Amino acid sequence: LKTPTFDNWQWEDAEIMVLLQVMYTDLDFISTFNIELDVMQQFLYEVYRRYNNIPFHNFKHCFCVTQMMYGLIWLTDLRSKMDSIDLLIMLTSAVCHDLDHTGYNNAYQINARTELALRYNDISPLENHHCAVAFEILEKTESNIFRNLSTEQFKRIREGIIKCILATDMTRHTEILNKFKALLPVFDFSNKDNRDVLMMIMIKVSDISNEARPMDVAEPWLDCLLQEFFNQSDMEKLEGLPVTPFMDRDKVTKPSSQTGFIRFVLFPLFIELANLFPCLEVRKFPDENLSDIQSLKSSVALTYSKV
Ligand SMILES: Nc1nc2c(ncn2[C@@H]2O[C@@H]3COP(=O)(O)O[C@H]3[C@H]2O)c(=O)[nH]1
Ligand SMILES: [Zn+2]
Repeated sequence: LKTPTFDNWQWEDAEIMVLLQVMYTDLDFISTFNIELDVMQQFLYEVYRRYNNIPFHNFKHCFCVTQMMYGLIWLTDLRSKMDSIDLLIMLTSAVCHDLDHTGYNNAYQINARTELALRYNDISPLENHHCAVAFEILEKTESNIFRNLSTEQFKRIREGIIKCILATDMTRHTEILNKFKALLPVFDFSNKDNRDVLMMIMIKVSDISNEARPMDVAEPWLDCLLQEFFNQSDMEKLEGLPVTPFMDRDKVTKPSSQTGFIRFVLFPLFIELANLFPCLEVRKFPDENLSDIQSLKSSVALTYSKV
């Protein structure tokens, strides 16, 4: 469970809920924060219920992101560098980060003027919603895993979870990565602002880490992602909305969707985390000729430009 080679496809959702509980137990959260087992289970069940049955942004994705976060915490020996509350924030943010995702991204929400876009004024509508649903679950005493914490501790956890979940909006990718790069030469674990940026980077890494897994685990995830992408672009065509290019079934192939993403999004992000933690081995991406790189660059720039 602590390694990036873990295969999620072998486990049923009920078993996955147990695995999530194991992570909370194993990181000593249950004892440190006095979490009752029935509350822990009720929380995980509510989380499970509030992920939708959609191809990619479902409960299994929530698990994979959380499992990667959990693995990274162990691999980087983060327990010796950060306090338990920060780690609790990171794990819980991963668990909650895509709650009630509908399968249509922010660009769609904004273009289709959905309820979420209206409510959040086009500002990270999905991520704001995931986070609001998380705190709806935590509002109920029977599923509030933080109920035995002080008001001050709850406040700090809430602030941290909001920061982490909002950081998963990919339109903020470059902003957050640049912040982290600037801190790296003088990174200081005792500085809260530094730790906050690291926490945002860790959830981002975990969120896009499928391609860092073994081929037989990663490959089915790509099928799920493309199925969700194609559903969205089909809907955009049907409704006469702008079609998101990297979701268009007439334009995208499996390799074309992955090469640019790995080279220009995943790799540059992972390499910076490995700069802080040299124990993380990120193998160098093979060189390609310049014209390929130029065209890949422009397609990736398109992908993550603001709507
Ligand atoms: N092409 C591609 N995009 C990915 C992959 N993993 C994550 N992403 C993108 O990264 C985004 C992270 O935030 P979202 O969950 O909104 O949507 C995700 C996808 O758009 C992948 O393996 N390939
Ligand atoms: Zn996600």
